Amino acid sequence: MLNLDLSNVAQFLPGGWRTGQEPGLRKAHDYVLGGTGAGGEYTGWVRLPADYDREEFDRIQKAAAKIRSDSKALVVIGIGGSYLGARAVIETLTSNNYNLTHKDGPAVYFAGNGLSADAMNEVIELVKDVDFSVNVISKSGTTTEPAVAFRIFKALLEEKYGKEGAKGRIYATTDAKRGALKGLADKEGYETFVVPDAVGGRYSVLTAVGLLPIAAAGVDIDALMSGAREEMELLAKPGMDNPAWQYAAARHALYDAGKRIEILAGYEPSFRFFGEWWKQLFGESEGKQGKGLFPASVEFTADLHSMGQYIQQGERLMIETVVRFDTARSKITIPDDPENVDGLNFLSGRSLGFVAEQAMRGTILAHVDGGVPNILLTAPARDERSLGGLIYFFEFACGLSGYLLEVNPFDQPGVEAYKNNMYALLGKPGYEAQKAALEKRLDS
Ligand SMILES: O=P(O)(O)OC[C@H]1O[C@](O)(CO)[C@@H](O)[C@@H]1O
Repeated sequence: MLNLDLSNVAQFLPGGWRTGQEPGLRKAHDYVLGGTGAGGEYTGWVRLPADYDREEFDRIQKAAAKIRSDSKALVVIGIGGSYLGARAVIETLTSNNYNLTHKDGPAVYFAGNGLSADAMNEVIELVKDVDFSVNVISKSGTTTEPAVAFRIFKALLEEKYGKEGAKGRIYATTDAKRGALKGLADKEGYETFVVPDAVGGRYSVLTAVGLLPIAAAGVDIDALMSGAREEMELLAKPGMDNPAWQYAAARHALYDAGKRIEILAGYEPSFRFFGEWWKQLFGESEGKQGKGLFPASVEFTADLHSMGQYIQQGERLMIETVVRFDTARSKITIPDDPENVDGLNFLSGRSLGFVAEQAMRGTILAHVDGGVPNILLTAPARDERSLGGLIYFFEFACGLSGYLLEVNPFDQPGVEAYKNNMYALLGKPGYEAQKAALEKRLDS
């Protein structure tokens, strides 16, 4: 079970900050659970850890087993919510060096999450001479980055295995009925998995979107779902002792008190992509109508030697949320050195974990002294259950937070602005007038 420690928040807030938020939270809780608030048609993730499609879950396990047996590499094509969750879970539970350290099963490469030719060519080089499969993931089926990448990797597979052979190596995760990718998958006969209508991209990691690549990397998705389910049951109970209520209340009260940035900090390098997932979750959910805490993430202690300076003494705009894993997976003991030239013998025989724990405790107090409120979230271990719980905790708290902020936590209309300009500049049919207007501005 997760443990939330808010003892370093109260000193930054006026008295009564918790109780003052209770009515808003009660309303937000009902909106999230009942799907009755703005964007309520996208609350399909709320009951997902209990109500998921068992038949599809079995197919995911089977497809993952097939990929593990016939592929040395899996190319996961998707952007935003269609890749960040899978990458976050795979790396957090294995290693940020997964492709170097994994023992069996495929290397996992992510493509279609940008438009860099160099990055794409690198993945092509890495997979072209080994047996590989592709999981293309796009809820809309029309997002440019993954669609372009899929054209390229589909052609590569067809060249290598022929059309028929390629077909058995392409897995498409998309809308059940609509979209260009669904049409293509049906036409070509790919195995398909569904992004449910009621689940938006950034809330989709516990659907086939995340589960297929995660299972292909050898992670126990049953345990991941169990952890999420336990958290779901816990958070369904309304009240100020609900940890998601407390987290949402704290960050909202701090926002009202003038804080503008929330930094998610972890002490495990493997946790870095969880921060990327979390940033999309909160950034797309809350950043609208001129509102919202800007979500940032850091990796400690590495970033204490870069961003640490700003956090300690820069603009007093931020709050810090630290995610800590209670038990380490492995241990390293610091050796004794009879000469003690580095003066570190006071640490001889101590574990590195002990040093890291003191670094974390000291950092929290230093940052609090520097005016940065601290929220500490402890998960039992860096394992499937804890991570399932963490994912659900943040999703639920994000839904509540969005409603406290009086925005729709489930839409992302702002993302269309860049897409429209890009389509116009690329000469997409129907965008002719916009193209001319944009080019005039760019040339002036
Ligand atoms: O799965 P899709 O439809 O390709 O979308 C990918 C991502 O793009 C966005 O829609 C933003 O454009 C995100 O919300 C989403 O996670």
